[in-house]
Amino acid sequence: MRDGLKLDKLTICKGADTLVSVDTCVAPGEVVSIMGPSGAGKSTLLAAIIGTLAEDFTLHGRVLLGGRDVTREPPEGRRIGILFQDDLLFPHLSVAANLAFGLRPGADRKRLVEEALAEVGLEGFGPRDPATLSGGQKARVALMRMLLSEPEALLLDEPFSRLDADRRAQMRTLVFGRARERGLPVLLVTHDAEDAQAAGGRIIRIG
Ligand SMILES: Nc1ncnc2c1ncn2[C@@H]1O[C@H](COP(=O)(O)OP(=O)(O)OP(=O)(O)O)[C@@H](O)[C@H]1O
Repeated sequence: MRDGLKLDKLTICKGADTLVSVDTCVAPGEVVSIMGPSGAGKSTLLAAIIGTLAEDFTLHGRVLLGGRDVTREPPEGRRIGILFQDDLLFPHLSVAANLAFGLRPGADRKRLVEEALAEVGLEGFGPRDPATLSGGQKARVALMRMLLSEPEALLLDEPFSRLDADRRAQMRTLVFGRARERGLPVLLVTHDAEDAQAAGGRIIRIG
């Protein structure tokens, strides 16, 4: 994607108060960290970008994805992947069915699911019930599910914070590497200076 993710004077207000105002462009393959105190509006900013902002807020400015204005598009029309700290897998679906959930129609489901599992060291886990996975394993499946949906940008809301140091480093390498390979712009909300440093790029401080 050539133009990346542009937040054009994107401003979120609650009544007369401005909660967050950001004016920036995240280039394809670039990871920009968002840091700020609790309650500063980091998660609310991500909600505005994916189109799920609560009605208590008003939004000004624009979100442009690959040069396309998506500000008023419904969330499913935006093709933005998001990963949360406590991302839940669908409990009634197997690991493989969770991974296949976001695949485009006509995709080679079996091959893509197997490749995704192999990529995160979970070969043979396809038939498993997600409840039988560790936290780190669930996080890897959630990450691959997001990537398989072929998003045009990634938003990560503290996705590594429940993982131990080794897993955290592995997940960062995987997700940042994928983003670079595919030229995806990434916004990473984190409280952790190490995450921001590993992202190697700019930090936007809010609040
Ligand atoms: N649906 C909502 N309706 C009204 N106010 C909300 C809503 N969601 C969040 N808020 C308020 O908006 C502010 C920003 O919340 P947000 O969750 O974006 O902060 P944050 O920076 O992500 O915090 P944390 O680091 O603790 O996750 C807070 O004051 C919060 O109480």
